[in-house]
Amino acid sequence: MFLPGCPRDFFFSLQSIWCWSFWVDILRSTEERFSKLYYHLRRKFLPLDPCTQIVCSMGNGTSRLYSALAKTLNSSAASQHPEYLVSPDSEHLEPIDPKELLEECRAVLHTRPPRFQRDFVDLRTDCPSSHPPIRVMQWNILAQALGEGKDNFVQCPVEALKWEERKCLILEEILAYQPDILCLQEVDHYFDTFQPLLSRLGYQGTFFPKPWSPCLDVEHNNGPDGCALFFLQNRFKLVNSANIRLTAMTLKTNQVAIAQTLECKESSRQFCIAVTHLKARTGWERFRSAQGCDLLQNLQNITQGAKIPLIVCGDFNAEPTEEVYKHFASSSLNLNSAYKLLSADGQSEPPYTTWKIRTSGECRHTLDYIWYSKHALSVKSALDLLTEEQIGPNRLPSFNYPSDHLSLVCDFSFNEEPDGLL
Ligand SMILES: NC(=O)C1=CN([C@@H]2O[C@H](COP(=O)(O)OP(=O)(O)OC[C@H]3O[C@@H](n4cnc5c(N)ncnc54)[C@H](OP(=O)(O)O)[C@@H]3O)[C@@H](O)[C@H]2O)C=CC1
Ligand SMILES: [Mg+2]
Repeated sequence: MFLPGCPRDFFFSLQSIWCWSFWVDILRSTEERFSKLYYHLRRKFLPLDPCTQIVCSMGNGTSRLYSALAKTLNSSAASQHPEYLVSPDSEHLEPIDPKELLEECRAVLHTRPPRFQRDFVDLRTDCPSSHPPIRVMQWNILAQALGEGKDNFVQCPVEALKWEERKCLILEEILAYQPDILCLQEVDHYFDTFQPLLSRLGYQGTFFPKPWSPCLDVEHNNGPDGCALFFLQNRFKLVNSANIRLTAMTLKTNQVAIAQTLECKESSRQFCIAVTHLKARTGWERFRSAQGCDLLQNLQNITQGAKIPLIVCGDFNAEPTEEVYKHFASSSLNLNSAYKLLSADGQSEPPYTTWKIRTSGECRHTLDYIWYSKHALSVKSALDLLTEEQIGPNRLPSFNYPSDHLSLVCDFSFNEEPDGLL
C-alpha cells in the first residue's frame, strides 16, 4: 500500500482525504438511500409469505422443518407474493426444534465431507458459579456476495460456495455449539435466512448493515452485509441497544458496531455485549486504530465507565501487533482477550483465526477476538481452533467449512464477588 520513499503520514493523509471526499461526495445521498434500502430489504426478505405459516401450522416434525429451511433456500419466493410483504411478524412463526433443524441441514449436506471435530478446552477457573455459563460465539461468516464476487479465494471450488449448502454448514456450526449469544460479521442474508430461522430457535436478533457495503457492487447481490447480534430470549432481557456507525477522526466511516446491554434472567446481572467489523486491508492500520478508539469511547459511555461488565466480539482485521489491538489490551475498560487463555502462558493469541489463499498468495492471520472484562467475568472454556491438517492444503473456505474465518466460542461466568474494579 505504501510506496517506497513515501512517508506513512503522507499516505495516511491521502487516505483521510480519500475518505473525506468519498463521504462528502456520496454521504448526502447515501444516508437517504441507505435508510430506504434498509427498509426495502426488510420488506423484501422478511418471511412473510403466509404459505410458510400455513405449511408450518399444518405440518409436523421433519416435513414442517424442511419447509422452514426450504423457504430460506429461495429468497425470491417472497417476491412472488408482494401483497404479503407489508406486515413483518416473524415473532409469531412456530418454534423449531434445533435437533430437527440440524437433521435437515445434514440431509442437505449429505454429499459433503463430515464436519471437523473441535473440542472445548477447559480453562478451569477458581470461580465456581451457581448459574449456567453464558456461551458466546464470534464469527465472520463470509458474505455470500463477497465470497462469490470479490474475495478471490483461488483454491476454493465455486461449488463449495453455493449458498444453498453453505448456509446449512453455517447453521450446522451454530446448532452444534448452541451459543446463548451470537455475534456475526459479513451477514448478507439476515432477513431471508438468519433472522427468520434463529427467531424460531428462540433468538432475538439485531442487524446493522454497512452504509456502503461492498456486496452492493456484486451482481445479483442479496443486499448489504453488516453485523448481526442474536441472543436467546429465554436467558436474557434486552435493557438497551445501540447501533453505532464508527468514526475515524470525527469522520463517519463505512464500519459499524452493535452494543446491547442484557440482563441475565437467572442471576439478574447485567452486562454489555458488542459486535464489530473494522476496516480491512493493509495500509489502513491507523484508520482501524481510530475506529477502535471510537468504539472504546462508545463502550465507556454504554458501560457507565466500566461499571457494567463487557464482552466485545469482532473481526478487527488487525493482528495483535497493531495499534488497535494495543488500545483494547490497555484500555481503562480492563479487557482481556479470551483466546489468549488457550496458549501455554496465557499471553499469546492463537496463530490464526483466518486462513485463505488469494491471488496474492496465502493469507494466514489472527484478526478475530473476544474481549471481556477481566475482573468481572471468567472464561470457563473455549472452543479449540482447527488444526492446519484439518484446514487442509487448499485452506478456507472449503467443502467442510463455510467461511474463511473460524468461529470462536467461549463460556463465560460472572465472578461471584465483584470487586468493583471491572
Ligand atoms: N461507489 C463508490 O463511490 C465507492 C464505493 N466503495 C465501496 O466500498 C468498498 C470498501 O468498503 P469497506 O467497508 O471499506 O471494505 P473493506 O476494505 O473493509 O473490506 C470489505 C471486505 O473485503 C474483504 N477483504 C479484505 N481484504 C481483501 C482482499 N485483499 N481482497 C478481497 N477482499 C478483501 C474483507 O473481508 P475480511 O474482513 O474477512 O478480511 C471485507 O469484508 C469498496 O469495495 C467499494 O465497493 C468504496 C469507495 C467508493
Ligand atoms: Mg471477508
